[in-house]
Amino acid sequence: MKVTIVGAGAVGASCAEYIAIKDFASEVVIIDIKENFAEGKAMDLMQTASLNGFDTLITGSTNDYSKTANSDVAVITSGIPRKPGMTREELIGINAGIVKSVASSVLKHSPNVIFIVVSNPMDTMAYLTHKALGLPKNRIIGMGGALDSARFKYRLAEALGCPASDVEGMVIGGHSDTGMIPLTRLAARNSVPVSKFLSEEKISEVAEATKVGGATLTKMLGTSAWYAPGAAVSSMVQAIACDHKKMFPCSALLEGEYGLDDISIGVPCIIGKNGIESIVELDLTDAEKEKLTTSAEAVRKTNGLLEETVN
Ligand SMILES: NC(=O)c1ccc[n+]([C@@H]2O[C@H](COP(=O)([O-])OP(=O)(O)OC[C@H]3O[C@@H](n4cnc5c(N)ncnc54)[C@H](O)[C@@H]3O)[C@@H](O)[C@H]2O)c1
Ligand SMILES: O=C(O)C[C@H](O)C(=O)O
Repeated sequence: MKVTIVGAGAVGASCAEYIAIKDFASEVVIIDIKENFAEGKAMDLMQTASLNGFDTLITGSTNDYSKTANSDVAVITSGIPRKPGMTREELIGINAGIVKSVASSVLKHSPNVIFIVVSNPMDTMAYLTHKALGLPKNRIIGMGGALDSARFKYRLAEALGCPASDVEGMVIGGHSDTGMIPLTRLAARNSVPVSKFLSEEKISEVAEATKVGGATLTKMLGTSAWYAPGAAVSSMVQAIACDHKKMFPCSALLEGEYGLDDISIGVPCIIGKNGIESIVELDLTDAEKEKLTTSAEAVRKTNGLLEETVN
């Protein structure tokens, strides 16, 4: 399995590191527009190989897409991250052009590639990639829900006073401060609903902290997070590489599922060697459906800005 990572910044490098440590890919190529940056990150990571015990070959390239040829998976992290006080949606003006151009450069050299789109505003960037490339919908996956669900489990574990491995929880909807929908009704500790252990008030505090998880870290770090994003992407790449058929909430192009059409938004997907192998349609309550409709309206509003930001 050959993986391209576009963008050698915080998320791209973290993603490369986790993929290498998990040791399931033969080759990772990191590519960046900044002279020698990807080469430097790749060399630094390769110098951890004997320490961390992996055999994955990591190389870097400054904008030479021929080096990415015949990649099975490409992760797009290029673009700018937000600063404290900003929303992800405010990044569209710069990131849309970058995502569109790097995605077509990757595809030229890797006609069978599966894309994982990370750059923000992620749901809109995934939608743009669909519109720009016209690939089958299984081959373009937006990463947001895997990260948001990990943050939900972190917050649940904190409230329950237990390890995160004891907790199940999923976040669907748009990857935005207001659009995320932590499915509190389905959250559980070892299959026991969390409402058995936590008050309604505590559960809604957990949900609110989850939704602003990215903004909270951005405020603390001065830029957005990278460890959990990198880990989330690497798990999705691994599910494709190993044909795990694992369920992750992903931003998928919907064609009628959940009553939505022509939009990429977070819903549970089965991820395997073909990318999105199927979309799982949950029986949502009326209140959850209403939240998903509102979240989709906000994503559509951002999608509507694409015409004026990218040609
Ligand atoms: N979807 C998610 O869950 C999630 C999580 C974290 C970050 N993000 C997003 O990922 C993006 C990257 O975040 P980061 O913290 O790694 O930022 P960063 O600034 O550390 O890295 C971005 C890299 O992209 C490179 N780049 C810019 N234009 C390029 C181009 N045309 N071709 C190749 N490389 C180019 C830059 O040189 C830089 O090295 C941001 O948009 C951020 O909002 C999304
Ligand atoms: O918060 C951000 O802007 C980055 C990313 O989307 C995240 O959730 O960490």
